[in-house]
Amino acid sequence: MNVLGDNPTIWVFGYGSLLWKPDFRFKSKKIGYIKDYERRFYQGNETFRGRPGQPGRVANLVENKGSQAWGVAYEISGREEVIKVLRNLYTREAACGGYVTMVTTFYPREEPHDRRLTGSHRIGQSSVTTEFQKSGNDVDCQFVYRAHTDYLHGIKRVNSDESLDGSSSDDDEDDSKQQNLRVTEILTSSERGTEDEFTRNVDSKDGEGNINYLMHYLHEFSNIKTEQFFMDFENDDHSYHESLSSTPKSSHLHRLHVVDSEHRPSPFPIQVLLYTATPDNDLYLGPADVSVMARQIVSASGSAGSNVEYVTKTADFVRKYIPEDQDSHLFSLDAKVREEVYKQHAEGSVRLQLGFADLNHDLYEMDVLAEPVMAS
Ligand SMILES: N[C@@H](CCC(=O)N[C@@H](CS)C(=O)NCC(=O)O)C(=O)O
Repeated sequence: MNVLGDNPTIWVFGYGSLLWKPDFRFKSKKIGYIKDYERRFYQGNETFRGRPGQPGRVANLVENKGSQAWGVAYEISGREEVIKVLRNLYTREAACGGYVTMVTTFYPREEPHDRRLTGSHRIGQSSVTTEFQKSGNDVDCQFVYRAHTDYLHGIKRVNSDESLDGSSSDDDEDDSKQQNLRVTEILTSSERGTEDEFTRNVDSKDGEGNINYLMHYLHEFSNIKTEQFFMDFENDDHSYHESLSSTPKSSHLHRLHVVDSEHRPSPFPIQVLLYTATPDNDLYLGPADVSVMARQIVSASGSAGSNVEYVTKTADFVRKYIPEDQDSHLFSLDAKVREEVYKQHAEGSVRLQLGFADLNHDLYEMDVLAEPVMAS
């Protein structure tokens, strides 16, 4: 019996390492929350972030009526992809992590267009980061498309078929929009380039390094109700692209759907799969004083890296992408871990391999390898 159906779609909710390390392909992702749970670091781990006898602490969810746990819901679709992801997560979460599976309701965050929308979507080996910033009556919409051997064909407006070469549709109704949207410039630069070295060249293609396309265009949202932009990306080898949106007409079309906030449909709740740890599993460590937990974390590392990295990258992701998430447990633990790292570094008991000389730099960006210095 084909329980999954021919073309299933599932959504997986991540709130710990799955926030910054979803090691599976996904079609789209949404930031939002689930109700009546909160994130805690009560689950022990003796594989990825700890060792037998010296467990690290990883994220789990505890029930608390009325609270919210924020995170990211990932959309995975297609029979092959869904089976692959379920197998991957069973191994990573259940077999190695002692987690159990749960299904609950996820509430996507509303994304009004006039707020900074920052997100990186992984498309195969490329990624698109979109940022919107309202400036007065205009919205400066920036796409940064980081490509590897991809090149950009151009941007077309779906409802007016206006291509970059200025040929516009004969549909008078769109005239009001024509004046509002003007592509001011399309910039590209090599990965090694700097902002100043941007050149204007849409069809540039560099088979070697990465290419950044930075397109600035301004349009007054007040006159535009719904705008869909397709960006055609073509891989050299026509390999499969993941789509940015839910229903691509073609695997090479990526849709950014931008609507005026007054007309944006409120996002619908989604049933998500998630993995959490309950007190009845052997690895469960449960609550402890934040200093005790911090010391445990600083002294633990496993096959995936230091437990410090796990905590600080989770906190950094939440700070950067989920400002609504005021998780005092996470942030107090993150602060105590950083304090403990510096203290033990000063005492010489923890070796830090810092990516930056500047100690005030964000720990996450320092690729801290806070592993205990083995007693000589
Ligand atoms: N299920 C949580 C926690 C996931 C998690 O941390 N799982 C551990 C398994 S113990 C893991 O995969 N760690 C990989 C790593 O630490 O890099 C989430 O949604 O983020």
